[in-house]
Amino acid sequence: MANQPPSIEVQGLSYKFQDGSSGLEDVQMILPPGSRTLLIGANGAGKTTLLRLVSGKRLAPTDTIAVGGTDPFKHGLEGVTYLGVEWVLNSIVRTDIDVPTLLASVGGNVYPERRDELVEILDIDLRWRMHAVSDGERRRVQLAMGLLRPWQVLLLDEITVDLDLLSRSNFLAFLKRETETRPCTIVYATHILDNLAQWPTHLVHMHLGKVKAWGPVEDFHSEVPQWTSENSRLGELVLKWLKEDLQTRGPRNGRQNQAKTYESLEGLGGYGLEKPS
Ligand SMILES: Nc1ncnc2c1ncn2[C@@H]1O[C@H](COP(=O)(O)OP(=O)(O)OP(=O)(O)O)[C@@H](O)[C@H]1O
Repeated sequence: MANQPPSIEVQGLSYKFQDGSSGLEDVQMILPPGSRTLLIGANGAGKTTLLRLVSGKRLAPTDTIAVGGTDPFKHGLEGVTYLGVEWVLNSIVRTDIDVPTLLASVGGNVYPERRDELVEILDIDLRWRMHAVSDGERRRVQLAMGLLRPWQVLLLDEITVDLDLLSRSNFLAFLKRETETRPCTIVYATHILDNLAQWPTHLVHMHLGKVKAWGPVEDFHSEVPQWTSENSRLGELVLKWLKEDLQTRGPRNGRQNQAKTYESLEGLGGYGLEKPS
């Protein structure tokens, strides 16, 4: 998939976790080459599960996922970058190490132009030592490391939460430029919609392990007939989806469930905790 932006095609994908519980159910979506997709859904909707399967980190049933026409699990991860929780928790970025060494360790000297561009965009101070930076500063270095090699598919599982508004805006603009200037495709799972109105080309709405809707952004415009700005239209659309999802699902811990849970704790002899009144 060298000179073509890859498409991401998922057809009839169901997935069960090791404990037998259902992770995904009959997921279907087709994201065209060069698209920038926002993956939307409440906590627990299945976004991370889906991204990990698409990245090839987990084995999906045969013939359910094709990235650039090939199965990402069978044919290796070349060109597919997944930045998620594991990436964020990597402990090396908390040690007493300097930024140039870290960037060199992921190919900074092979791609000096990309390295310098990312350092500028993410406003990274090359004198930082990683044990003595803030969470947001650390995140910026991590993003530069993760994005340095010119990926063809980027699967981004909300790791921009601690970026300040300007850094996040620069970062999103950089990603947009990437899809416009070289063959690559992005899927971004996020709950933060600030300044994202002009960013996505496609939306995917997940609920309880299923894809409820997917398609080009314009297809969803009619769902929010009144809005005050493009930003609020996206926000209102997502708020509408999440409210509908909550109504369908019901609260996770309705009063009945709470009573059952506390009863079962009492049966275990308790943990020395006060029972809530
Ligand atoms: N290893 C596992 N075994 C069993 N269930 C799991 C496992 N990992 C996740 N789940 C469950 O699968 C569901 C989907 O989880 P997932 O992490 O994909 O959600 P998400 O949409 O990414 O949520 P968030 O927005 O909170 O990151 C959740 O209900 C979660 O509890």
